[in-house]
Amino acid sequence: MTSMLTEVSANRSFGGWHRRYRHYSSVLDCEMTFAVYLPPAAEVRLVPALWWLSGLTCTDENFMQKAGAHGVAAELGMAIVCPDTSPRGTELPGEHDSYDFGSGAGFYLNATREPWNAHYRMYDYVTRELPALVEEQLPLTDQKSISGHSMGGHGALVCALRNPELFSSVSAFAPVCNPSRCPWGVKAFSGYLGDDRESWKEWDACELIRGGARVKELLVDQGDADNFLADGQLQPEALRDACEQARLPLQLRTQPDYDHSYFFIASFIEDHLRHHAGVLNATR
Ligand SMILES: N[C@@H](CCC(=O)N[C@@H](CS)C(=O)NCC(=O)O)C(=O)O
Repeated sequence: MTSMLTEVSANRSFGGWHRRYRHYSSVLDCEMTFAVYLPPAAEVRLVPALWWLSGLTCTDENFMQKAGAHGVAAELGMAIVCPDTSPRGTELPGEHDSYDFGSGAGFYLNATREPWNAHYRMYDYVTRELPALVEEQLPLTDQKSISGHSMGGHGALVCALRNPELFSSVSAFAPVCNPSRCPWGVKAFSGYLGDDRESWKEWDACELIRGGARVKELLVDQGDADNFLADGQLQPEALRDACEQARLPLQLRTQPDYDHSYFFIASFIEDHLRHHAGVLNATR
């Protein structure tokens, strides 16, 4: 049965609409909220969408309120869809105890370990269930690009690498590049997937690329004053090495003095939107 979208709020923005919706997710077995920016063009035709996956501690609201993306999306005739970062309203043991695991930290994978596997299936949610819902009930074509930040930057890479036919283009801001080898990733993968590191490979962008997964190209921005870069959480050099070995075209741009915040994202989001719009228009 198709779940219906219930509108929670609507704000006029750059001639289009920022709208938030609630719905029951059968994949996650809970109520979820997401946001969509619909450009003015969506009032007269179906438009393609950029899917944005946010990072740790975020909801659908961070990008919509802080990235400053609506004006360019309005000009380009491109929608933006922001899912939440984890299932909500579930009360699993320890789920809300830390910022980097459980609520707000779903890592866009399908958990296999109990009790997480009953709800934490964010990969299926963002690649299958939610696209089907919004493409049926909102003025969107099935053309999609994907981007994200940090945990969500990694989610975007994995979703595109596993589904090159689904996403026309992919980019990322300060992605967690090699989660099997950084503290955030090891904690999340141990908890959601268990200790068998073989099973981690299908959820790790660098491992997927080493294993032969392909997309046409990757665009990645990384600030060099990012504290999580210094902490070893992000490891863009691992992505560069994997792409070099696989001969996968990677545009990895180091942005001097930029940190991990939404000031960094807001500074470069226009480039990313124009990049995705160029690919989506070329494949229309
Ligand atoms: N140490 C931070 C880590 C969380 C963080 O930096 N989250 C990034 C993504 S990894 C973010 O986008 N935060 C929300 C925001 O800046 O609006 C915390 O405790 O909240």
